[in-house]
Amino acid sequence: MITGITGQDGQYLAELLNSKGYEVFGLVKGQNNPRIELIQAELPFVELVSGDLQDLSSLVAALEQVQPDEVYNLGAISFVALSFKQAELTANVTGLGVLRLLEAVRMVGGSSGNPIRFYQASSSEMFGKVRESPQTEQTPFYPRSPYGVAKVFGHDITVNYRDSYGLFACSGILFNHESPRRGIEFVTRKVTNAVARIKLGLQETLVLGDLEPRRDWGFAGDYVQAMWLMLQQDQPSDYVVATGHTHSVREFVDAAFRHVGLDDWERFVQQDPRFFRPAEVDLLVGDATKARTELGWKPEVDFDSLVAMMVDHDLRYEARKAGLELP
Ligand SMILES: C[C@H]1O[C@H](OP(=O)(O)OP(=O)(O)OC[C@H]2O[C@@H](n3cnc4c(=O)[nH]c(N)nc43)[C@H](O)[C@@H]2O)[C@@H](O)[C@@H](O)C1=O
Repeated sequence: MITGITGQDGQYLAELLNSKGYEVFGLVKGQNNPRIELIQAELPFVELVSGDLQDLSSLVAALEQVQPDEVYNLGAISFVALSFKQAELTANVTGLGVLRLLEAVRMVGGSSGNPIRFYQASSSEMFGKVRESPQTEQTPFYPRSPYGVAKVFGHDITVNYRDSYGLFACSGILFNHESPRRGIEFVTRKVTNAVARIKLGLQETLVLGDLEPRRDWGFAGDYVQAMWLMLQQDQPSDYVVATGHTHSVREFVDAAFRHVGLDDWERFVQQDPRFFRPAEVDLLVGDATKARTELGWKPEVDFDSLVAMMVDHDLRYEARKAGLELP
């Protein structure tokens, strides 16, 4: 069972699990989520409407109905900028939602020889104001947003349920992971979509916030492999999942514009304080040695290929929408 099925990670994970012969159940928010129809058209998963992690009894009912072997909790208010404006909701869904789902897993339990395995989507945002680089599973947390604080709670309560009740619960500390399916509010997709539209003559400017923060950007399709691998091990544990390379927002913008031959990109980009955050995470770069050695996981898509994949997708997507020929 997957929560957060409509996000990019939920879609890639459902595809991966389907390819491995699982029957996938998606726990989704709201009855009329338009993205569900889109996904259902492509994926043989069964929708299971059960709120948005705010109600324990409906989570228990969902687990009792499905009797899953594995539960992947990808559900969250995941946009960091929004979490400053919706701090209480973020704490409730992104933080307490993990506790409710763990509690439901503990109560339902699974069959005796086959207890439910649980994956928690932890985040590099937990490292926040970093005091060491690269960040590992041992690096202390110093979250810089309500989202990061809620994720620290989700991470710690997952470890606590593993220690207290012997649950097979794993936490994947995933660094930023992107794809053509990324929501348009996140900086990578906002940039690649704008680059495509500017190249096609559909848009003139791209308005951004701070161009200096550095992120370790990987491909979401690679990262869901690590999630699945964690739940196939003999023992549950926590893993950093990252590429080990860091780039600034400025470098991402530069690579995206250059990919379409617009080397003088500064003339298209403006900055607006609206897109700056009350507190920023300046530098993230992960050390995924543990995932590489214990899970045999490694990223396949590098930074330049990721930028190219996303820009090329958005060029095709925007050209098709506008009825234009590709340049
Ligand atoms: C691992 C982690 O990864 C993601 O969190 P994020 O790193 O905040 O992602 P983002 O794409 O919103 O921002 C990246 C950087 O880009 C800067 N930036 C500049 N100008 C704009 C701008 O115009 N929009 C946005 N969104 N960011 C901007 C912004 O200030 C920040 O420094 C989520 O998946 C989260 O769920 C998660 O777990």
